[in-house]
Amino acid sequence: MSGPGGAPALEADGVTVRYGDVLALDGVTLRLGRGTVCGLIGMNGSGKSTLFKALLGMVDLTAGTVRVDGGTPARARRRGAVGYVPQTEAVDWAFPVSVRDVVMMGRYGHLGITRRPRPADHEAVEAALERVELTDLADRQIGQLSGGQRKRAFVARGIAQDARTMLLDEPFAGVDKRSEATIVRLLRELAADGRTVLVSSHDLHALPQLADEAVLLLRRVLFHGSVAEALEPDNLARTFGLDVSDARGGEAA
Ligand SMILES: Nc1ncnc2c1ncn2[C@@H]1O[C@H](COP(=O)(O)OP(=O)(O)OP(=O)(O)O)[C@@H](O)[C@H]1O
Repeated sequence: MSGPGGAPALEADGVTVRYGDVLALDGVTLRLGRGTVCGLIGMNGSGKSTLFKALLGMVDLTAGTVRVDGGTPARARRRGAVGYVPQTEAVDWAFPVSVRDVVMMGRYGHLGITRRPRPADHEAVEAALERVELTDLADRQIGQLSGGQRKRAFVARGIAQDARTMLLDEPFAGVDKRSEATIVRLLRELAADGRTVLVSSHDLHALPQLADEAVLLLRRVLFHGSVAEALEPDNLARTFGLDVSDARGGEAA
């Protein structure tokens, strides 16, 4: 489960993030090993995107620490060790780049001193496009793809990057069945290859086929364990903000 030197692939310790008055994360502690797909489940506003930003070093932590691949998030990003598929809303789809250009961005950490792509970089990009079944659309401007195709383009970027850790924020939102099945298959392949995949969703139906483990988030980690246990009614009630104290005879939920 651990990487070189025994360090977990992803490690958050007491991570707290405040945006002014809003407490987005409250002491999140989480460890993920290698070769696993972990589903990150929480309702809108529960802090899923903020946790990704914390793991990527893209937000100031009010408290706590994050380690990716045994180092800081900035170091992991510089080394291309962490791939990120952002939420659809977080991307400027009008940006004048082709699908192939987006996938090539995954190679930036691999480029030599000239910063010019070499044959191996082009080969990695074409192979990644093929794996997500977007070869035919590779020359299209990124905004001219459907929702599912856009997600697949960003998954291809992570594959081309050869990232050891992949973070995906709501990859199934607005995605058709074919794209969903392709993404699930690819993420399972990445985990089988020893990579660590953390994938957020507020939708639970894909979870059993997709994930080996699940984290339930509501500003803090309510549960981390098997998918089957995560889907138990009590856990879901707590995650989605329902008060189950009555059902438990007054015990605090
Ligand atoms: N830049 C920001 N400034 C102020 N508040 C923010 C900012 N970003 C997020 N928040 C707030 O922090 C909380 C957590 O937001 P976050 O985007 O992490 O949730 P989420 O679980 O990803 O939600 P969703 O499922 O809707 O994407 C929310 O209350 C949100 O309104």
